[in-house]
Amino acid sequence: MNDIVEKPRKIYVTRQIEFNAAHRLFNPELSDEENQQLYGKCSGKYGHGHNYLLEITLSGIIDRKTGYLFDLKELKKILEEEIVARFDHRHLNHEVNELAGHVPTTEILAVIVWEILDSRLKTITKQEVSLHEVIIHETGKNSVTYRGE
Ligand SMILES: Nc1nc2c(c(=O)[nH]1)N=C([C@H](O)[C@H](O)COP(=O)(O)OP(=O)(O)OP(=O)(O)O)CN2
Ligand SMILES: [Zn+2]
Repeated sequence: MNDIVEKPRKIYVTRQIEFNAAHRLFNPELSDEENQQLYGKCSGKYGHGHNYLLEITLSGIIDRKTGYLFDLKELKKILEEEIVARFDHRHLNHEVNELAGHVPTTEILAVIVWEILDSRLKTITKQEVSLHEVIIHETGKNSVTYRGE
């Protein structure tokens, strides 16, 4: 039985969060016609909205004392502070500093979410835990995965 926590085992925990946001796929370095050709209806002048669903996965070794890799209540709090507070009910082209100068595609969003969470987790002294994966579902059919590479 003790073998369960005595042997260092790599394990993964995942927490989902949601936020709603508006965006417009538009590259200001291109003409209106080029944007229309590239992004179609997603480049519409007034933007459109999504209910984003994120899956954030941490990896590391189970703590012998707690039996946790990382307390999911604590992860929930971090995600509310770092992600929901920053992105929920925002217009991604205009209201999020980290996205300034970028076309707010799901790929760009996934990398920015990674950078934000990776920095925050590095302030926590539990070195056995690291960010493993960020998945963002932009629609029920479209999703992007980033693993920090
Ligand atoms: N590689 C990417 N392609 C697209 C992205 C993206 O972020 N990365 N984003 C979009 C748009 O944001 C768009 O709003 C997605 O819309 P759409 O493809 O129409 O979404 P659905 O899956 O819900 O559409 P169906 O019409 O039901 O297929 C576009 N491309
Ligand atoms: Zn969109």
